[in-house]
Amino acid sequence: MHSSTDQAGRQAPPGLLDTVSLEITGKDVKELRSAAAQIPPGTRVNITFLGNENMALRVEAARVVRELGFRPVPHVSARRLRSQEDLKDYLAALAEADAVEEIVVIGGDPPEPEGPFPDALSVISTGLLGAHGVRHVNVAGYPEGHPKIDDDVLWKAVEQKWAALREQNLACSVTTQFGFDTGPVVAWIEKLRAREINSPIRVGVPGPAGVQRLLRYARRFGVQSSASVVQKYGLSLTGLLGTAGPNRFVESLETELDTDRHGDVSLHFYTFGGVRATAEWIQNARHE
Ligand SMILES: NC(=O)C1=CN([C@@H]2O[C@H](COP(=O)(O)OP(=O)(O)OC[C@H]3O[C@@H](n4cnc5c(N)ncnc54)[C@H](O)[C@@H]3O)[C@@H](O)[C@H]2O)C=CC1
Ligand SMILES: Nc1nc(=O)c2c([nH]1)NC[C@@H]1CN(c3ccc(C(=O)N[C@@H](CCC(=O)O)C(=O)O)cc3)CN21
Repeated sequence: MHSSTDQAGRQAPPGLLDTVSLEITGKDVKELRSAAAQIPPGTRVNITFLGNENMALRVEAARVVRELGFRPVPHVSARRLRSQEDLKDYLAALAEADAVEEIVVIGGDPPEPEGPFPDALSVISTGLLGAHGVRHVNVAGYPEGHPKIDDDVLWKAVEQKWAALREQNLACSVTTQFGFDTGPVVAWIEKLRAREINSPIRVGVPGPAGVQRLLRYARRFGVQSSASVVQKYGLSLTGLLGTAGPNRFVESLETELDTDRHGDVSLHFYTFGGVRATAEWIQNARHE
């Protein structure tokens, strides 16, 4: 899977697999440590903001990610913050752990906000991010839409977040929800570019994992997993005990993307409890 010019003279993206990012939860740090030698130094490692993990665990995970020579990208979930103090304390603790330079700001799943921040924009608009040393903010993208949020609301939110970050001189990237089908991803990238949002895009993809686990997460997050989609991906519904990696997804994306039209696009791996398996999959895919 190397970048090359194909017969049509189309420039495939240089190394969709060259600079990938990973996503872990606070609990995955132990496995990250033991798999560290298989992950290139400087790799971005996102730390998901789960409802069942606390601030201390997230901050400690970010600290370890930095210690291991990677770039921590901690998540801030707007709707899970109880107060402005909560946000300040979290940012200050991340700064202390040398883990505040790049973050993700996300709305979050609680149906009602647990504090004063209903969405990512309200966190960005506090001005607290830059003041605590944040330089780069990732926002979410949904190539297949979101089960609870209308498409026009999502697009407006991306535009507003992008504009607010520019105004504050903060760099912006867009990280997408994982999926099994490249069709909606490419179409969505084209819509984003048509809005003249030229930020780097990290396309979310699951690391190799058991079929049942992947389908469970897909259902939980409203990700398309129809029979035809999962078949194309290489998931066998009859072999529920099997494991599936994103081989075909990545190959399709490499064929369908064109740097001139689609800009800076890389891959973001949701490891779903399989940090080592994901690191090994990436290593192997790079050498194919
Ligand atoms: N892609 C990912 O990896 C993750 C996604 N999420 C999802 O983030 C969603 C939205 O976050 P962003 O894209 O950052 O949007 P956002 O924070 O920019 O908000 C966009 C619009 O959607 C509304 N909204 C946000 N969360 C909502 C919710 N849970 N229920 C109903 N309306 C909501 C907001 O009020 C706003 O109008 C959350 O609902 C959650 O499903 C959460 C964690 C990780
Ligand atoms: N709408 C939405 N909300 C999210 O919270 C979310 C997404 N989308 N998209 C994908 C990311 C990645 N997410 C996750 C969520 C849970 C684990 C996880 O490891 N959870 C369990 C592990 C065991 C299990 O699944 O049985 C845990 O220990 O909490 C990993 C990534 C959450 N994320």
